[in-house]
Amino acid sequence: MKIALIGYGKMGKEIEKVAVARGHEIVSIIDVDNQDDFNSEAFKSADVAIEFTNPMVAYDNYMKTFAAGVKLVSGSTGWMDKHGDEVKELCTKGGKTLFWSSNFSLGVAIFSAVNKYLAKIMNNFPAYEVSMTETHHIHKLDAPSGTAITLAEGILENMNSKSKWVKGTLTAPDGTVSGSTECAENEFPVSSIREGEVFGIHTIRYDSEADSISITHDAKNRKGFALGAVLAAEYTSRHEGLLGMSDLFQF
Ligand SMILES: NC(=O)C1=CN([C@@H]2O[C@H](COP(=O)(O)OP(=O)(O)OC[C@H]3O[C@@H](n4cnc5c(N)ncnc54)[C@H](OP(=O)(O)O)[C@@H]3O)[C@@H](O)[C@H]2O)C=CC1
Ligand SMILES: O=C(O)C1=N[C@H](C(=O)O)C[C@H](O)C1
Repeated sequence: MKIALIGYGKMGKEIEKVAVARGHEIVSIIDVDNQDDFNSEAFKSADVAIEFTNPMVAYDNYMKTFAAGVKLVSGSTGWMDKHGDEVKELCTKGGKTLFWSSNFSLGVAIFSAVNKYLAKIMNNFPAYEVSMTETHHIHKLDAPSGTAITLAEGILENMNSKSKWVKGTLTAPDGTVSGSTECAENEFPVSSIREGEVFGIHTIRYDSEADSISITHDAKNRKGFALGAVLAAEYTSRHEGLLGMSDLFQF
């Protein structure tokens, strides 16, 4: 399969290794300095483009990729608030194809299913209060992480007593803590920690006066994200519309 990469940073480079190892050909690499390549024959020849950039430029890259008639897989986070509805409509009604996930790893897909199941169980045990903490490397531009937002949505879908997640505390790389975990009864806090080169840790905690239950996913490297993105690209080459992890892994 012919793959174009948009964004050649930490994830772009990891995806290139996995894609080549699986026998795919990288036909174009678009970074900040060669934006004209969206119009190149090489880019247009790709079966799928894989985009991992940042919250500010992802939407623009989607529009350029759609205009070039190329199907897209993207893991960029932090753009949904502003452009989510429009992008979804382009794919459900406008004939464009996007496979998006806040987290492409198999481990997080499993963790997400456990999270939903646990939230459902906890409906019967109101003595436990739910909260979430995510920890990532100091270069990360968005907080909370896209994965934390997806997991929080999974809790809201399954827990009757909660109707909203709110930003909790943010611990900056220098250890400074801002914000608060105080919230209304129908809300729960999602806190963020930025430290070192952490690949991504997500913990969901249920606390009572007597004890606490917590579940954690801890990424050991970026290989799981990259493999998931390439598997998604293989799937996307054969499918159309708005695609996501529930198409790739069923639980
Ligand atoms: N869904 C998932 O499984 C995962 C998602 N992510 C998300 O993916 C995104 C990228 O992560 P990561 O690779 O670690 O970040 P990096 O900062 O390492 O890489 C992003 C790259 O995109 C480049 N870039 C910036 N603007 C453009 C543009 N307009 N067009 C093309 N390339 C551009 C950057 O160049 P320069 O440095 O010169 O600005 C950089 O090389 C983030 O949003 C992150 O949250 C990350 C891991 C897993
Ligand atoms: O920026 C990262 O590194 C990551 N971003 C994604 C997110 O925002 O959830 C996925 C993963 O946690 C790594």
